[in-house]
Amino acid sequence: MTAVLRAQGLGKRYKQRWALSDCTLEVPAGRVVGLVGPNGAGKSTLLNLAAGMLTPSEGTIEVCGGRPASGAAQLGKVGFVAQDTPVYAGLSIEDHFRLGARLNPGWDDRLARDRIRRLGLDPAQRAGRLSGGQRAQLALTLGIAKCPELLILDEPVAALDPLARSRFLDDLTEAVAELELSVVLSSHLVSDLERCCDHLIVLVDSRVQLAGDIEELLTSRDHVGNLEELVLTTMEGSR
Ligand SMILES: Nc1ncnc2c1ncn2[C@@H]1O[C@H](COP(=O)(O)OP(=O)(O)OP(=O)(O)O)[C@@H](O)[C@H]1O
Repeated sequence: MTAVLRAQGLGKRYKQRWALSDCTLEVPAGRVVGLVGPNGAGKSTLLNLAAGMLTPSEGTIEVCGGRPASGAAQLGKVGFVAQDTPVYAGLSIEDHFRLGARLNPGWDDRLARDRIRRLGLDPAQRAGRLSGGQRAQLALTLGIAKCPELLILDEPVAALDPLARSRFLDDLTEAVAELELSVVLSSHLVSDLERCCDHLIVLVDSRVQLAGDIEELLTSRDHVGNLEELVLTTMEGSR
């Protein structure tokens, strides 16, 4: 199995508190992985470790065969859209695309422009003047147009309206099929995960409680009817 993410005894501590502990995971390539768990469970911590924005306090993590953010080639393999969807307020959408093309060898300019056109956004608009949801759409567009091997999305649809959310999930499914992309995304919306994910990780109290292919997880627990029930019983059972 080719793993797109491999963690061994991974942990992150802030002073006395462990935000993530003893995390051992292997995520197969080519999947859309849903990461779910209560507030403060450690989801953003795990995603930031995978993106190389944080360094482990213990254990190891390998992403697309290398240490996160360990060099230009490694950075090119991973797209990361953080929870606060960071963009440059003073730059226009167009400026962001120029920057994206300059910084990313695999940049797909047409994909980026088509997506922004479909969303009805003006490329001359400054990012600082976009609404929260529009800013999230710009950040997501930058992540997808980079054409990474692995796209990491921290609550990507939280700021989007229901229609935009639905279209984004369709775009993601399409991009996964066309670009042979692997995706790890966190969300509190289990129905969204059910729609686009084929692999699941449940984190509770800084620990991985469940991980695996959704179909297999559901068949191995024949008293559990659907993903929502599986997530809720796992979260309740871990408390
Ligand atoms: N910079 C930091 N300094 C100290 N503690 C932190 C820091 N970032 C996160 N934590 C703590 O680590 C734990 C895990 O936080 P994390 O943001 O990873 O959770 P989460 O599962 O993403 O939560 P949410 O669903 O609310 O976004 C929390 O208890 C949080 O308070």
